[in-house]
Amino acid sequence: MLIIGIAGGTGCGKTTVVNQIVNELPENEVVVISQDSYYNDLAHLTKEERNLVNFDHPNSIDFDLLISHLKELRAGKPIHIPVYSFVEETRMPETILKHPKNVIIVEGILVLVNPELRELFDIKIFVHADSDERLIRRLQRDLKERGHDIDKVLYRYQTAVKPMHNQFIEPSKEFADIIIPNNHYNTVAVDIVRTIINEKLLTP
Ligand SMILES: Nc1ncnc2c1ncn2[C@@H]1O[C@H](COP(=O)(O)OP(=O)(O)O)[C@@H](O)[C@H]1O
Ligand SMILES: Nc1ccn([C@@H]2O[C@H](COP(=O)(O)O)[C@@H](O)[C@H]2O)c(=O)n1
Repeated sequence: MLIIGIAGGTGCGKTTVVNQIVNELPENEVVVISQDSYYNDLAHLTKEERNLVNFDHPNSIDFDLLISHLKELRAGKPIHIPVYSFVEETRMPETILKHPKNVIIVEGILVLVNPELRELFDIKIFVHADSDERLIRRLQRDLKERGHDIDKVLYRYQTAVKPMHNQFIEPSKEFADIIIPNNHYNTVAVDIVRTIINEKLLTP
């Protein structure tokens, strides 16, 4: 089994890179886990209280559950991944069943920050895009897909996203084995990662 961690600031293109990698691989060989699924369950807070949470701080993620799930998969056991709603800003009652596969990809802004999680990765990747590029992409995505308005996106960017990026995410780049520049679509880097995975899949 090969476990790959893919980190990088919000909007850098982690999900896009993962999809590009996975699209060309056999479906039954890869399982993708998003750190976003592991935001803490905030069902006990009101919507107004959830609005004040710093979703870019490592404490906002249930790393214990994510780590235990990875260990379960590594032991050949299935897991039930939580479902997170960005609109409700909490966990939903349902879960998604995932079975272990030869390749496991874990993506999220903070996956190289937590030392215990980092230890589980065979390959650590950091996707880089400049902060202005990331902010533009984030704005477009949050307005379209996450039900936020422009004032909320910009307020959160200034008060949580940017300071947490500088304090935690950018410094975690030093743990990466591979850094993918992604100001523009980077098919060469995606091909390289895919080649590494294919080699692993061919090795008994
Ligand atoms: N290299 C790129 N050039 C332009 N737009 C991109 C690029 N990579 C991703 N995007 C777009 O930016 C937005 C955020 O990308 P996404 O992959 O969701 O980032 P992340 O998962 O890191 O937050 C999406 O709308 C995506 O289509
Ligand atoms: N309720 C929430 C929870 C998280 N976020 C933001 O998501 C970002 C991480 O996801 P990416 O897909 O962009 O990597 C993170 O920066 C949080 O601020 C949110 O907006 N609402």
